[in-house]
Amino acid sequence: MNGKQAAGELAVKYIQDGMNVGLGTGSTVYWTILKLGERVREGLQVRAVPTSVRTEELAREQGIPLIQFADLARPLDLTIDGADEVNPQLSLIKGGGGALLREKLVAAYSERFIVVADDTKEVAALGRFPLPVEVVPFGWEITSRRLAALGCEPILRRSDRDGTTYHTDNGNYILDCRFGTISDPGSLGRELNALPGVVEHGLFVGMAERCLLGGENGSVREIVIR
Ligand SMILES: O=C[C@H](O)[C@H](O)[C@H](O)COP(=O)(O)O
Repeated sequence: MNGKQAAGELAVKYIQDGMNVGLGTGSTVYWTILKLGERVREGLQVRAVPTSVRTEELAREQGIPLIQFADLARPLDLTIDGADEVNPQLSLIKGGGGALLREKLVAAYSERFIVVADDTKEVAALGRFPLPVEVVPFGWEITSRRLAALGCEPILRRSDRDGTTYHTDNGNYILDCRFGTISDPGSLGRELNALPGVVEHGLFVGMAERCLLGGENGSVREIVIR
């Protein structure tokens, strides 16, 4: 069992009967969804909010009951999601799979947010992974120049399939921004949020309470910060 599978599956132990849960996106939370599907078929009662079209399809295949995000009467009990980088304070870079906007909406409306990743995602400081920034297509070139002025090299994301411009589930573009070491993720996040044309960015600061990091040998280390 590899680190992604080990961490992804183990996180299901935090899901209890009757919970409403947020399901993240990516190759680690894939294992969470498969394991949750097993539990649901064994009788666990949950309702889930998916953070992407891909996750919605997988959750449906697994028979996991879904609820519309907009129909939630109160915050989700728990969200489980992956990350592209995790620092010791559990600040994250997310969005490598393009799902950062719905992921942030869902995580922000959750009582608890747990991250699953393999231990290659652990870093001393964020910034090795280019920061995904979701922007509106209108005038994206201008937004890109304004992002560059903050000290990065934005690159318009293209689809792996055919090389055309990548569109998010929300119809926006992604600029992958190489900032180098990000010493103050909170402050950079606020600068990005203040830029017209930026819909959301992949810095998740002060949101995760726990991270499950899987190793190659299938062991899982849990980091808790509150
Ligand atoms: O947009 C995608 C998400 O933020 C993913 O959770 C993140 O990219 C990590 O994905 P993976 O578990 O596949 O490495």
